Amino acid sequence: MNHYKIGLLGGGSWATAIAKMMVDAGVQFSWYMRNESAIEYINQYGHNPNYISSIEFHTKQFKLTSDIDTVIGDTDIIILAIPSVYLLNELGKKTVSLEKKIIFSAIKGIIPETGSIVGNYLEVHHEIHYSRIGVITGPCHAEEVALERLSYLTVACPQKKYATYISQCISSHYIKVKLTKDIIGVEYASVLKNIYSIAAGIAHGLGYGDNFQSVLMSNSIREMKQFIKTIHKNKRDVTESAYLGDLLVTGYSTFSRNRTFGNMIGKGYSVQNTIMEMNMVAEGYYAIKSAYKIAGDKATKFPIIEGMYKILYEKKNPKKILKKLTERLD
Ligand SMILES: NC(=O)c1ccc[n+]([C@@H]2O[C@H](COP(=O)([O-])OP(=O)(O)OC[C@H]3O[C@@H](n4cnc5c(N)ncnc54)[C@H](O)[C@@H]3O)[C@@H](O)[C@H]2O)c1
Ligand SMILES: O=P(O)(O)OC[C@H](O)CO
Repeated sequence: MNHYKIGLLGGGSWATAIAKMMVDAGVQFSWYMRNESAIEYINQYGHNPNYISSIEFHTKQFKLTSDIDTVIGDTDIIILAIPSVYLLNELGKKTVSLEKKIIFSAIKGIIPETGSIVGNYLEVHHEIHYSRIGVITGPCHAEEVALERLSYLTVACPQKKYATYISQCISSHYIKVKLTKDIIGVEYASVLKNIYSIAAGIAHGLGYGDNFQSVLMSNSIREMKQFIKTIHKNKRDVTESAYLGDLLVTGYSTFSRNRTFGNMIGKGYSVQNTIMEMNMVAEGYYAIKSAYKIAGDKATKFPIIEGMYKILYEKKNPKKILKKLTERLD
């Protein structure tokens, strides 16, 4: 079905899940991952040995390489599925330009070095025009993709033809796709929901129950709406699945890395120990710092973000901060 050549960057859970979606949609693509032994393993056995190993691949549909230049050089549309914390490091390995490419970010995190969302970073640092930037988002855990459980993704791009193309490349009997042009709204939502999910995890770790969790989630969606509005005023419906849906799946699912991270903090683990214990990345931790900075002197308007900053960056007592937060929620 290929019309544009697709390149996938990343070797973790989400890249592995996106690769499955594209294989199942009959797409041929190039795939970069840094780990050469994982590449050898996938080519030989048809499984990623480190992430979502239950996924079985028809390896004839992709060309795997640890040379990022080959993938960028040979393709038209690039899908980024590298955790935001490692993105600059990984893109730093390339010697070819991204300038003429169409780039879809499947990343849900802030780039710590720039404090920006990926879309802004691509525009400012790689001179990629806004109209050629896209986002793949929505409530979806890689683990459920592996099980082919029905999931709804949102593909955003100012140019509908690119969004439509990517949507065809990932759609199947278990993936449905909705399109939008609001790349800023959906990307910020995907970053912020991780912060609220950490809050949900901390509350759970401290012994708060489902009744409180529902109040926390109701307040989170309102806070998310306000936060995005201060950055980019636009008509948007936060009850859509890329907003509320992603907040709920991340706040409630036991698959969520961000919720797991928060849960461990609530149970008394240090940030350092929690990061070391997890083989996966909880991007909300980094998002909290940037969101707090972006909020600046308006931080008190966003009590959940403010509370998470105090716990994780000012090392304030989670129990006391959560108690204070309960006074601000309704
Ligand atoms: N996992 C999901 O269900 C899911 C769903 C939607 C979006 N996402 C997003 O996809 C992006 C990728 O997340 P993921 O779930 O694949 O991550 P992951 O935690 O599963 O994988 C971590 C990845 O980082 C790589 N890595 C580890 N240390 C590194 C280093 N020092 N330098 C470079 N790379 C390093 C690993 O090789 C691996 O590829 C994130 O932005 C995430 O928010 C994930
Ligand atoms: O596991 P989490 O918390 O990183 O969330 C993954 C996805 O973003 C859920 O849509």
